[in-house]
Amino acid sequence: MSLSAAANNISDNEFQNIGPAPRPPGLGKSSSGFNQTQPLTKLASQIDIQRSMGAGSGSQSSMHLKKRTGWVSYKDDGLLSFLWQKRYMVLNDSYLALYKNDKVADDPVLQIPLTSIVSVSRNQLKQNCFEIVRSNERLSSSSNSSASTGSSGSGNTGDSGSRKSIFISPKTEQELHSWLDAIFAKCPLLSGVSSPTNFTHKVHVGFDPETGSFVGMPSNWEKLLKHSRITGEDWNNDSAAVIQVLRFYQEYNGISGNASNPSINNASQHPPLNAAKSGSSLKSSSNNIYKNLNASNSSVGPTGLLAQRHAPSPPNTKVSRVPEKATLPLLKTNTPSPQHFTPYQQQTQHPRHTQQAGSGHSPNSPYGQRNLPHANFQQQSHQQQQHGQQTSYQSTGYRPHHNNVNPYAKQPTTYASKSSEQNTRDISPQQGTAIPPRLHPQRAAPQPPSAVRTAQKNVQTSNLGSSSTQAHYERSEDQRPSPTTHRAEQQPLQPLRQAPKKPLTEQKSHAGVTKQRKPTKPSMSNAEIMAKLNTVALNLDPSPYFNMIEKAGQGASGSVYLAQRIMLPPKLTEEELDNNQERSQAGDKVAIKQMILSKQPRKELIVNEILVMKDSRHKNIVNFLEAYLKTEDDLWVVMEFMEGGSLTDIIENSPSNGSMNSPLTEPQIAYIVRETCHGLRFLHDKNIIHRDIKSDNVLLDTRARVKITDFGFCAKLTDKRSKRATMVGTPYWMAPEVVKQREYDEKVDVWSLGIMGIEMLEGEPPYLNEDPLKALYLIATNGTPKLKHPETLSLEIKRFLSVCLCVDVRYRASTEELLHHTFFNMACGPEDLTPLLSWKK
Ligand SMILES: Nc1ncnc2c1ncn2[C@@H]1O[C@H](COP(=O)(O)OP(=O)(O)OP(=O)(O)O)[C@@H](O)[C@H]1O
Repeated sequence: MSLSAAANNISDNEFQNIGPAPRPPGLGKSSSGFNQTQPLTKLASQIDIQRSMGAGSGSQSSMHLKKRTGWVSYKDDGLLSFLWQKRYMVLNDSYLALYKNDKVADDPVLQIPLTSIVSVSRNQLKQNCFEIVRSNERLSSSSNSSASTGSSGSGNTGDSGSRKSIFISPKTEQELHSWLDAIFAKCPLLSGVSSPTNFTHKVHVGFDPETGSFVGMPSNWEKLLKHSRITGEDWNNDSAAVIQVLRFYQEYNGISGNASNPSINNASQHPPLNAAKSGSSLKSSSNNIYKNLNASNSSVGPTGLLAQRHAPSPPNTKVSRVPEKATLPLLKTNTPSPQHFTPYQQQTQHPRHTQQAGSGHSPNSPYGQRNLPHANFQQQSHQQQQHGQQTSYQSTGYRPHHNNVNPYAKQPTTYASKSSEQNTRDISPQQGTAIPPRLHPQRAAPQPPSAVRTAQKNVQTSNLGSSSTQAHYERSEDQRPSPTTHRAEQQPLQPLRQAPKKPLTEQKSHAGVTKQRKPTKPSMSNAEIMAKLNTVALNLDPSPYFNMIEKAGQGASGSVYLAQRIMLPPKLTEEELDNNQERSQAGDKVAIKQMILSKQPRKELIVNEILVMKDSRHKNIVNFLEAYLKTEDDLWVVMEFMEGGSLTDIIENSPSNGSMNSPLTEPQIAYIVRETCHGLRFLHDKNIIHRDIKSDNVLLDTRARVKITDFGFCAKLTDKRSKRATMVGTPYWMAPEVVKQREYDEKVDVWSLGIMGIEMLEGEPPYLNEDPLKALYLIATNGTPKLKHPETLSLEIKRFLSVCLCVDVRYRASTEELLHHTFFNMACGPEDLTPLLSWKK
C-alpha cells in the first residue's frame, strides 16, 4: 500500500493533527539522562582539542620575558568568591602579584610566590579563564585583602586544606595564552614542562542554571546560544540536536572560522557584528540576516537572553559558580593555540554516538508495529506539549550522526568530510557548479492570519531546566564553530525568510574571522562562466526589442521588469525561433531580470538557473525565453511574465488574511499544491532537486497558472550521487534531514511543499517567528510540525500534509504518490483563484 493510500485509511478520530512525525526507526532509549549530583569529573563533557604547536615555542619566548603586566578579572575561592574583580596583574621572576591599579608601587592585594604554584589550567568559569592552584606547603603569599586570601574558601581540588585556587580571566584569548605561556615558563614547579603538543583538553559543556548560560562551549557557540531562544530546557531535552543546529547554522551562514581556536575566533575580539556591519554591502541591506544580528548584538548585552531570565544569586550567598555539567560531548579539533594544560592526555578516541546502531533496532522493522507515520500523533504531540519536548529524543534515543532514519543514506563519515567537502563539490546539473549556502536579504514575514497569534508568539517564555543533559559529539577542523551572529531581542519577527546567497568567503571576511576555513573554491572560473553564458545568451543589446513597462520585483541578484516585446530578436537558431514563437511573440508581455554580473557573488548560480530553466519546459515551470549579454557585465534574462506575482504576495494579500480564516481555502490550496507538485514531479523525473521550494518561488499568472521559479540551487542526482548533503534552502522550509546534515534526495522538496501548504493555511511557515537557530532546533527535534488549528481542517488536507511532512524519508510521499492523493480531489478550478489574483489590479 502506498503511503498516501495508507494515510487515507486513517479515521478522523485518530487524526486531528499532522504531527508529530513517527519516531526514527531503530533508535533505543537515550542514555543521556543527566544527574546533577554527579561529580564534575564524571559529568565532564569532553571537548578534545587537539592542538599542535611548535614544541616550547611559547615558553621559549616567554622565558626571555622579564616582567609581564596587564589588567585581568580575578576571583578567588574565598568569602567574596562570587565577585570578579578587576586587577592589575604583574608577573616577575619571583611573584605573581595582583594590584588594585596599575600603580604597582602600592601594596599588592595578592602576591603569590611562583614557587608555590603547583598547577595552572584553563577553566570554564568565565571566558578566557584559567585557574592557578597553589600549594599550602609552599604557600607564603602575602595578602592585604580578605578577598585575596581566600581564607574561608576551599580549594577546588578537593584537597582544600593544602591547596588554594584563584581564577584569572584576561580580556582576550590571546592575552590568556600569553599569560599562560609566561607563567609556565617562570614557575619552577611547572618548569620543564614546555608548551604541550598534541594534548587533549577536556572541558565541560553544559547549561548552568545559576547563570542561565551555556558553559564550556567555544565562546562563539555560547554567544549564539545566548541570543537564540534555545533554552536550557531545550539543551536538556536534546543537547545533541542543539549542537547539530549550531554546526548547521554556522556552516549555513558560511561563517565557519575556527571555533576551536578561540584566540583566532574570539568573539570578543571579532564580534559577529563585524559581519553585521559589513552586511551592508549586501544588496538588500535592510533585511539581511547580518543586519538583524548586528542589531541584536548591540541591543542585547553580554549577559544575553538566557542570563537575563535568571535572577542573580544574592551576593552573600555562597553559590557554587561551577555549573552543573553534562557528561560531555567529545569535540575533537585542532587548535594552534594553547587551551590548556592538565597536561598531556593523549588524544583519545571517543565514540561519536551515545549509542551504536545495534541498540536493539532492526532496520527491517523500523517502526515496529507503527508503520503508519501518524498512528501515534496525537498522543505524542500531546506529550510534547505537556513536557516541552521531553519525549522527543530522550524516548527515541536519538543519536547524532546516525543514519537509521534514512535507509538510503550512507553512514556519514564525519561532518567535515560531508558538509564542507560536499559544499564545495555540489554541482549544478550541467555545470559542475559549486553551490554555496544562500544568503539572501531577508524579507519581513507575511502578516499572519491573526495578529493575536503573532503577539502571542512574541511572548517567549523560558522554562529553563535546572540541569544539563549530555551529548556526545565530535568535531573536526571544518566543523568549528565560529563567531557568528546575534539577534535582536526586539526583532523576533524578522526571521530569515530567504535563503542566503552570500558566498562563504565573503561572509567570512565580514565575520571578522581572521583564519578562515578553506574557502569554497568556485567550480568555474570567470572565463568559464562567461563561456557558458555565451552559449545560452545572445551577445546583443536587447533594448530595441522591448518596451520596458515597470519594475515587477526585486531579487537578490537583480531587478525584474515587466516589458512588452516589440519584436523577436535576430540571431535565434531555428529551434529557438520555433520555441520562441510558440511561447512569446511581438506584443507579448515578458519578465526581464537584469543582473550586473560583476555584482554577483556566485555567477555560476545564475548560469545554473538559466540552464535548468532552459532545459525544463513544463506548464508548471516558469519558461525561459532568451537571455542577452548586453555587455560583458550586463545580463538580461527574459522569461514569461507571471502577472499574479508570487504565492507569498498572494497569501499576504488574500482577502481573508488577518481574519481567523486561512488566507486560502482548502480547494485553492489543493489546486496550487497540485500544480506545484506537477512541476516538481517533472523536475524529479529528471533527477533534479529544486531545494528551495517555498511560496516565494511559486508564481501565478492571471489565468491561475502556477509555476515554479528560482532554479539557482537545483541539484542533479546522478547514479553516482543519488544523495546530496549540501546545506541549501531556506531554514523554515528545510526538511529535518537537511538541517541534520544527513544525505538527502528529492524528497526534501516534498517536505518543503508541505511547509508551503502550511503557509497557505496559516499565513506563514512554522517557527517563522522564532530565531533562525531556534527554528532549526525545532525542525530537527519536533519532527512534523503541528498545525495551529487542526480542528478546522479537513481530514484530507491533514492526511496530505502528514505524508509530505513525514520525518522518515522512507515514509514521506514522492511527488508521484502525492499526485494520486485524494486531497487533490477537492481542488477548485482556476476561476476560483480569481479573488486571490485581484490584489494586483
Ligand atoms: N517571471 C516573472 N514574472 C513576474 N514577476 C516575476 C517573475 N520573476 C520574478 N518576478 C518578481 O520579481 C521578484 C524577484 O524575483 P527573483 O527571481 O529575482 O527573486 P529572488 O529569488 O528573490 O532573487 P534571486 O533569484 O535573484 O535570488 C519576485 O518576487 C517576483 O515578484
